[in-house]
Amino acid sequence: MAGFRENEKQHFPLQSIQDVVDLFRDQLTGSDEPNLPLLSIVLGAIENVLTVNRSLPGEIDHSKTLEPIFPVIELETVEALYEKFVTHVKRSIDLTKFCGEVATRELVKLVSDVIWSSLMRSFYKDKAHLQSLYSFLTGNKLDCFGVAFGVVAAFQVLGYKDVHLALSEDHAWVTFGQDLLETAEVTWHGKGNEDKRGQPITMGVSEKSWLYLNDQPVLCTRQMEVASIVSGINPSISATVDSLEMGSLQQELLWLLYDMDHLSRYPMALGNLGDLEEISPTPERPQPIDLFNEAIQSALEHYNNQHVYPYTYLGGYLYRKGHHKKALQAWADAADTVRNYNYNREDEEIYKEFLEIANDLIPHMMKIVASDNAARIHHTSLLYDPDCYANFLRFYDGICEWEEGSPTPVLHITWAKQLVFSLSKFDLSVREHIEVKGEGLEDDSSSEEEEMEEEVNGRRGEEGEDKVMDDTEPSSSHRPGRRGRRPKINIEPEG
Ligand SMILES: CC1(C)CN=C(N2CCN(c3ncnc4sc(CCF)cc34)CC2)S1
Repeated sequence: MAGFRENEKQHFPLQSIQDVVDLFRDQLTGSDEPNLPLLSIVLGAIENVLTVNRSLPGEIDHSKTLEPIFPVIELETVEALYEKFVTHVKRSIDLTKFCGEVATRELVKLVSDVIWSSLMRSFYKDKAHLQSLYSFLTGNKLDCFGVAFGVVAAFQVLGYKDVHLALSEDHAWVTFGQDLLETAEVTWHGKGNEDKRGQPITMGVSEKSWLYLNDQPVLCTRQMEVASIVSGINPSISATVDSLEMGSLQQELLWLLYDMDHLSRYPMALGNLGDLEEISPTPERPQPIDLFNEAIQSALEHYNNQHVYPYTYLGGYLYRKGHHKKALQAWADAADTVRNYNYNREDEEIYKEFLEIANDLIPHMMKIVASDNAARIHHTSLLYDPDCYANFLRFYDGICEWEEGSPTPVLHITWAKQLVFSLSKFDLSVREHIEVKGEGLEDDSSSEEEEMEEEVNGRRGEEGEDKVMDDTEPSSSHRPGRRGRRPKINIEPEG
C-alpha cells in the first residue's frame, strides 16, 4: 500500500510549529494536490496533545517553566492512521461499478454512508476537537463539519478531483460532477433535524435561506479545503483556557494560506485570522481591522454580499475596542444583509448572533455612553449623533424585514423591551436630523388606499371561508399576488 510520498516523509518527526508550517507549505506548493487526510491527521494529533490530553492540573505548569511543550509527531503514528483511512475507504467502496471520471450522486451517498456508518453510535456531537480525521480514526467521532470534510478526503483517496467542500456560515455539503454544478448533503445539521444526506441543495431550499447563503456558499478548492481544517483548529483546553501553541500554529498556518492567496474567497477564515491577530498581533502584518474589511470586501466581490458574519466579526471587534459608533454601523450592515433572508428553524446560529447584539451588546453600550457625562455635556456621545440613530434604526429595520414573510417568528417581548431601553437613550435632538423616506410602490396603477381596500376585502373573503389565520401564516403583505412591494424605508441623516 503506497504510504506517503518522499517529500511528505522528510518533514517527520514534526517537533515545532515551524516543522508543521514547512510541511503545509510543501503540500500547498507545486502541482500535486495537498494530501487532505495527511494534513487533517497531523492537525488532529497535535490538537489532541495540546488541548485534549493536556496534563492534569497539579502537574508541571509548563507556562511557568516556559518549557516548550510542542509534541513530537512521529511519521509512524501518522502513517498508520493514514493507512487505516485509505484501507477503510478503498475496502468499503467497490469502484468497479463507477467507471466515470467524475462522481455520481449514488457514489456520493455511498461514501457519505461509509463515513457515517463508522461513527460511534451515540456521542455528544457539539463537543470540541471532533473536527479532524484524527478524531474519526482514533475515536470514531466527528462533528457535522468533520463528516463533510471526511467525505471530501475519502474522494481524494479514491482519485476523484471533482468532489469539493461547499461551506455556508453554519453548514457544509459537497459539490461534484462535470462542471461542479451538482450538490449533495453529506452530513447532518443542528439538533432534531432529520439528515438529508444524498439530496441536492435545490433553489427551493437555498433561496432566502441563511443556512445556504442564498446560493452563495464558499466553494472550496483543495487548498481552501486545507484552509477550512486550519480555520477549524480549536485551541481551547477548557471554557476559559486556550493552548497558546495551538493558537500560534493556527495563526502561522493562516498567514501561510493568506500569503498564497488561498483566503481571498474565504471570508470566515479572514475573520478568524483577524480575531487571532487581536489576541496576539504579528509584527509587520495587517491589522485586525484590515482583515475584517478584507473579509467584507471578499463577500461583496464574490458572494453578492449575502454573508452576515463578516459584519459581525467587524462589529464585535469594534465593540471590544470601544469604537461604539462604528460598531453600530457594522451591525446595521449585518442587519441589511440578513433582511434578504426568511428566518427558519435551522437558522438558530444567526438568530443567537443578533439576539446577543440587540439584547446584550447594544444595551450595554448604551449604558456606558449614557453614564459618560463629559460626552453628554459636550453632546459628542453617540446619543446625540444622527448617524448613530440612523444606524440603530437600520439595524432594527433589517431584523424586522428578516422576520417578515418568515415561517418562524424572530422578535418577542425581550427584543421589544431592549429596543425601548436602547431607543430611549438617544437624545430627542437626533430625530430632527434624520429623514425617513419611503420609496414609492412599484408601477401600481391603484392608489395605496385602493390597494389596502382590495386587500382588506380580499382578506374578508378568505375569512368568509373560515380560513384560519394562524400566527405562523406568513403576513398577508407577503402573500403571492399582492401588487406592488413593501415600501423601502431609507433612513439617512439629513444633509
Ligand atoms: C463573528 C462570529 C460569531 C465569530 N466566529 C464565527 N465563526 C467561527 C468560525 N466559523 C467558521 N470558520 C471557518 N470556516 C467555517 S465553515 C463553517 C460552517 C460549518 F462547516 C463555519 C466556519 C464559523 C463562524 S462567526
